[in-house]
Amino acid sequence: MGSEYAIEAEGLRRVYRTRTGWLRPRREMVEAVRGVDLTVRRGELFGLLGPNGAGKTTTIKMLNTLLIPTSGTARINGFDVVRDTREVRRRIGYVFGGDRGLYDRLSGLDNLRYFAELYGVPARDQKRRIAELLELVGLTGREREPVDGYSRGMRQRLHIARGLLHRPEVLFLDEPSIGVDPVAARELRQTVAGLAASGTTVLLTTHYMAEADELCDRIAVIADGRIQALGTPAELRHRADGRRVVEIEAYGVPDTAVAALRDLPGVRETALEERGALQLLTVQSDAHVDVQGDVLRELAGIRLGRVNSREPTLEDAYVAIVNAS
Ligand SMILES: Nc1ncnc2c1ncn2[C@@H]1O[C@H](COP(=O)(O)OP(=O)(O)OP(=O)(O)O)[C@@H](O)[C@H]1O
Repeated sequence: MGSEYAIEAEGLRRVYRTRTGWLRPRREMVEAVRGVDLTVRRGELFGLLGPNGAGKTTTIKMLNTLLIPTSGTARINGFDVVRDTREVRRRIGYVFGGDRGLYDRLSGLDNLRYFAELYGVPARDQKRRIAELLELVGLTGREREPVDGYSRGMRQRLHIARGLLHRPEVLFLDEPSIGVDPVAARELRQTVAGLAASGTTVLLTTHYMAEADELCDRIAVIADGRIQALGTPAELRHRADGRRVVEIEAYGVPDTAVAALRDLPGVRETALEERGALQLLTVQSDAHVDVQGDVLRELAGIRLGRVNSREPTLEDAYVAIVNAS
């Protein structure tokens, strides 16, 4: 069955039914995904971004047949994820971030041999396929070492190789760079870009905006179970046109102060990010209003570090989209 799209979703919804409380258990419904429409072209590198609990993992799990949608439909290369589960599974790979799913005491090579067997890669193809993949993910020469000596970045690249053993046409990559150091993350990005260049469709979820900006052809921002914005990184960045950003390093900013900043004239968004003891306060304003003086007055008495005024980035556009949802 042919389709020009690798992934198509229409009105995709998922409701979880949970029990809460112990003494008097109550049934609760959580509508995790509330009607997602999406098309991803073949060979496209598509990013799914959103805050915690937005519904990204639930969406991916419906697309890769691990969860049945409550309503709506989805197709992978034309095959329906509910009716044609087997056809879909043959065509997809799933790689999730973190450390699970590898055998630590085995070498990288033996892990791949094991999974090749499990995924039914014909014996005569295994050797060549594994060598190709080790090359693709940059592990050639390290494949005989036990995985428990691998760095996180190496493990993650081995995960990707594992997910590609059966030559999937569509690869789901859920938070691949979580916990990976910046240098290894850069190598990982190169691997992912190489995959897409070789024709594999990639659906990537990430919390790292710079990663999405660099890699993705298009991005969907999902929040509260719905797609809030969809476009190329450049198109999304335009959402922050006409704005200016003041960035302030601070220690111990109370929520009340952040709320007060939001009410200042000209201020459009505020965001507070914890970086250990340090906090990074970001204030977006209309570009023609200089809010820095007012902001600093509002923060009087709070210990501050560097203050910096700059042009908005994709991350700022993302904050604006998520705050508006
Ligand atoms: N098995 C489950 N049972 C009940 N509720 C769930 C279940 N899985 C997820 N949820 C809820 O559904 C919503 C969406 O969760 P989901 O994991 O899809 O979000 P996410 O965007 O992947 O978040 P994160 O970035 O934190 O992984 C959240 O409110 C979450 O608490």
